Amino acid sequence: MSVLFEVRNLRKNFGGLVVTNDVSLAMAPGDRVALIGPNGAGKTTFVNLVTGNLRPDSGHVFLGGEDVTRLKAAKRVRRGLIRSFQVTRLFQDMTPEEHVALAILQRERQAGKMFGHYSRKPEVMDEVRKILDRLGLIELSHLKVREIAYGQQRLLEIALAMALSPRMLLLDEPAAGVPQSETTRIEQALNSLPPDLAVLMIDHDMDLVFRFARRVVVLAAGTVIFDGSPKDVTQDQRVREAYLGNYANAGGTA
Ligand SMILES: Nc1ncnc2c1ncn2[C@@H]1O[C@H](COP(=O)(O)OP(=O)(O)OP(=O)(O)O)[C@@H](O)[C@H]1O
Repeated sequence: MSVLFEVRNLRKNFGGLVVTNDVSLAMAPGDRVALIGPNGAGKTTFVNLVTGNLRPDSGHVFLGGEDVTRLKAAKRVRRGLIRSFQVTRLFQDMTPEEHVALAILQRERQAGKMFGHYSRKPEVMDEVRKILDRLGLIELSHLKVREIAYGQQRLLEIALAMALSPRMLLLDEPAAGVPQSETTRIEQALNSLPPDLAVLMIDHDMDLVFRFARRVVVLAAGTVIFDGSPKDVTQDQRVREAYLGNYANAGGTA
């Protein structure tokens, strides 16, 4: 496979606790991978190490063949290593259109001087519309964030990540907290992401994971205990013991 993103022998300790234990993982453009594991397995720590929000004790992170381990988070973003925003970072009184325009201008390093005038830049407006349309938010372009449903706010998080031109996208529980009636929209949005984008999704909802992912990586106590197909993961003895036993036996959300 042509490797786009790779972590090699990543390690992180907090005091005496090994939270990331020699983790290695490679992804190609277009990969759809789910990272799952019990609470406290080290999934969020792993994402923080990848994005540059935490420094590993040892090991390496590569994007497009470049070793980005020592780069700050903002520089990794410039290279296309993007994690989805959090709803808590949205501005309640700004519209989806303004949010996406601001993200595009940030990417283009014009946020400071251009923001008040973005609507006069046709190329920015075209891109804003395309992104909002892809995520099913176009009808809501001019509403304020506080006026739109929570599920739509989570879609806006993905829209903002898309505005930063990701090559590798990390999604942290994209459907968490979203009512059942709105999760279909999130799934449609995930399915409409560009085919060459590599996506790593963390989620606890196994139904969503199995519909989205073509490959599943299981983390337990900081160690990768499985890396393979969704079909095989439910049959794997170590995974059943560490995490999925209930799901495999009963069928349902772990
Ligand atoms: N800054 C920190 N200092 C000390 N210990 C930490 C720190 N961050 C996380 N931990 C510990 O590291 C372990 C892994 O935490 P992490 O949040 O990465 O797990 P997780 O798999 O994302 O869990 P969850 O599914 O509950 O979000 C936990 O035992 C946690 O208490």
